[in-house]
Amino acid sequence: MVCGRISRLSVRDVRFPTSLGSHGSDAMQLFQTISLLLPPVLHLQQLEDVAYCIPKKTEDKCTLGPISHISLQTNPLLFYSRLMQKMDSRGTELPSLWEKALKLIGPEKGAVHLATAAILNAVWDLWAKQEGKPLWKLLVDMDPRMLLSCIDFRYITDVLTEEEAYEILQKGQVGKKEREGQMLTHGYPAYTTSCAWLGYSDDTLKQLCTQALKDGWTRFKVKVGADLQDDIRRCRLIRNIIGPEKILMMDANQRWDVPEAVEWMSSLAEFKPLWIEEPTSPDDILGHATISKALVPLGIGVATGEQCHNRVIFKQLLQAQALQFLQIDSCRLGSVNENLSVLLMAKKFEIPVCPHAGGVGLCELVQHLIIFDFISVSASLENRMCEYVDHLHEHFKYPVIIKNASYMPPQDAGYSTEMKAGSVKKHQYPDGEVWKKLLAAQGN
Ligand SMILES: C[C@H](O)[C@@H](O)[C@@H](O)[C@H](O)C(=O)O
Ligand SMILES: [Mg+2]
Repeated sequence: MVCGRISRLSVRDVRFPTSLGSHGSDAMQLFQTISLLLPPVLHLQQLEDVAYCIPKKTEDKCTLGPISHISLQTNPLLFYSRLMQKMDSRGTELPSLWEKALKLIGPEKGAVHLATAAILNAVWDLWAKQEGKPLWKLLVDMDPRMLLSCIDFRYITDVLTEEEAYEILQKGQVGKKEREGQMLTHGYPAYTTSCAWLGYSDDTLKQLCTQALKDGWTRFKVKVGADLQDDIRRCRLIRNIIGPEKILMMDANQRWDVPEAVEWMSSLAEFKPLWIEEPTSPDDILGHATISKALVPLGIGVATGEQCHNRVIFKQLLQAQALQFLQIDSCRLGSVNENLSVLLMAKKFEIPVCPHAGGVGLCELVQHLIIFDFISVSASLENRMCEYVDHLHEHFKYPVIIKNASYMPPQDAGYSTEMKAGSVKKHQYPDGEVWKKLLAAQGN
């Protein structure tokens, strides 16, 4: 039982100079420092009942707004809705988490949605910690009705009603124990993006792919989209190293217009990619559908999702048959709550979920969601795999465990969000030790 009142939350801006090694580089961000809005630290005061304060954003940090006694267990959706500045079920406007004006930066997208997701991720971490379970296990053990009470079905009932979601979860109860055992023994299959960031030299790419094969990796993702001749050379290099049987995906990070995407992928089809990721703008649902249809004869699927604002975009991508692989992101969507609705919609359309994890801490969080998905929702591993990037895990208290190119289910209680205090201190921007040195060297 989660007991206590969130008396305060503190936010930290932590950044890692990944651009120094071109880690995370892609066709849209050649030099990229990976930063993150860490899930805020929630400070609890013990109380007999659950009470959560709706923090009010002031100039530079969240301080407490009016205390609203919402029990997360008995009314998780109300808690979610209050954070999401929604009406309640009776249509009365709820006091918003954020200043009214901020409501215009949305709804359910952009900075406010990301910040709200961060707060909710922290609350789910707290909930799982207080139950003494890793988040995936908290969700797996949760009664279907309770899971549904965490989901906002607004705007998606034309494709997924609450009753349909309940039926999916009920079906997912069958064989759950065996699937949980399978995860604990074999883990969840992963693919690596860490061998072929766009800024890596051919030598680096060769060395990393060769080592990854030795480490048991069989699925690889390569960055494309900046220069076609470069792409042809690098994709040929990788294909020659990994051989024709291993799985290769490509990621263009929204670089192309629709006709350009089809043309470009026709030139890369000889390397037999399983999917092209983010071939165009993540907002262009019909554009993805056009690309997807055009690539069918080439046997190339479309994957997208890492920058899709919310469940409504995913709904339309599914309705328009605009993707063959759906990539949820643990920090972009409205936390576990909104990811649950997307997992259930993907199951309804029988589209495999292959989560995005190409950012600091994203592997740590999303592994929980996809393990829950296999055990309780999709019950399938066919065409499914979770992204893995081999960067920055040393900064986390509960880093991912990869064995035989698979995510082993976390055993520590919580959502694996906690970063080591020393790492936060050193990488806090701009006054952490790492940034003081770098900024001084740049003459700032
Ligand atoms: C900016 C980031 O590193 C992206 O390149 C990364 O998330 C990438 O799209 C991925 O799929 O991992
Ligand atoms: Mg990507």
